[in-house]
Amino acid sequence: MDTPLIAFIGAGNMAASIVGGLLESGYPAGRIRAADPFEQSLARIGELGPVATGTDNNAAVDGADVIILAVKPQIMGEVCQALAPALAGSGALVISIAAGITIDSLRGWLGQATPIVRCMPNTPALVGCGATGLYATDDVSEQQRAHATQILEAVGLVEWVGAEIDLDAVIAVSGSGPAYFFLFMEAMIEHGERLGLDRDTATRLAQQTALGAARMALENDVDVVELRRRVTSPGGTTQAAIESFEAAGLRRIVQDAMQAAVDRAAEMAREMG
Ligand SMILES: NC(=O)C1=CN([C@@H]2O[C@H](COP(=O)(O)OP(=O)(O)OC[C@H]3O[C@@H](n4cnc5c(N)ncnc54)[C@H](OP(=O)(O)O)[C@@H]3O)[C@@H](O)[C@H]2O)C=CC1
Ligand SMILES: O=C(O)[C@@H]1CCC=N1
Repeated sequence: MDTPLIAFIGAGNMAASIVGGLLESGYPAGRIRAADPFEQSLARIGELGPVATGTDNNAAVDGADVIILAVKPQIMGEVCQALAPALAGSGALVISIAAGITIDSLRGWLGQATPIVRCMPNTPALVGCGATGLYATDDVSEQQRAHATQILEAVGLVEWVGAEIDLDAVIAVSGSGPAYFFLFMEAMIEHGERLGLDRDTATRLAQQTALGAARMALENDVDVVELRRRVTSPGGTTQAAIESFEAAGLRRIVQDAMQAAVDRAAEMAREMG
């Protein structure tokens, strides 16, 4: 596999996660550029490895094979319109990681002939445990799809979806998902403290439990319902806790939260498209 020259436009949290993961996987720093007006973001990316950084988006995309648009959805239109002349006719693949920005909008700003992959990664990319859903239009070549797979696979799991709308479901499951688990851990740590543990001990126990549960779910050929049953001794402590969750409507709470993420993605597409 060749090593496409990648230009990140926007060097914030998500770009840093992907760059960090790419470097960790052995991707050559000399094939990565990052542009951002915020010097502090560039410095943070620079600390990850010797990637080329600068404040000029047009300079960053010059000669690049893959452009990764990693700015906030709110400024995507402005950023794309400013890049359009530099990208016109270049044939470079544009990968957008923005939530709620449709391919129609991106083409409207960048030009109808631009090959575009829309994807939804997540921040665990930073530790090589990302999960990314991708969607490409028909005019994206096989080699460009392979480049998108190569880049995102360097930082974790890659799942191509068959329709652009499926990316909203990906947002609800894995794009926003890390925050759900962090919130759950936060609540466990807080209450562990109230129950008498010191914060560091409660934190270490919650962290290791999350890791252990995730690894069991991944590495066992047993579904999560059965894994849960195996922790739940009849009449024991886990049963008491699970019954409390169910009585409080945990499944509905999760469903409502995921639907709120999907609804917000649709709303963002209307507001920013
Ligand atoms: N965070 C996450 O978990 C995920 C985020 N995403 C998507 O990734 C994208 C980026 O999110 P995130 O990394 O969290 O956001 P950040 O705000 O951390 O990063 C965006 C970066 O873009 C910079 N920027 C602002 N204006 C420009 C410009 N004109 N040209 C180049 N860079 C510019 C910002 O600088 P400044 O701070 O100075 O404005 C900032 O450093 C969003 O579209 C989001 O939807 C997708 C999946 C997961
Ligand atoms: O919260 C957001 O809008 C972005 C997209 C998914 C995760 N973070």
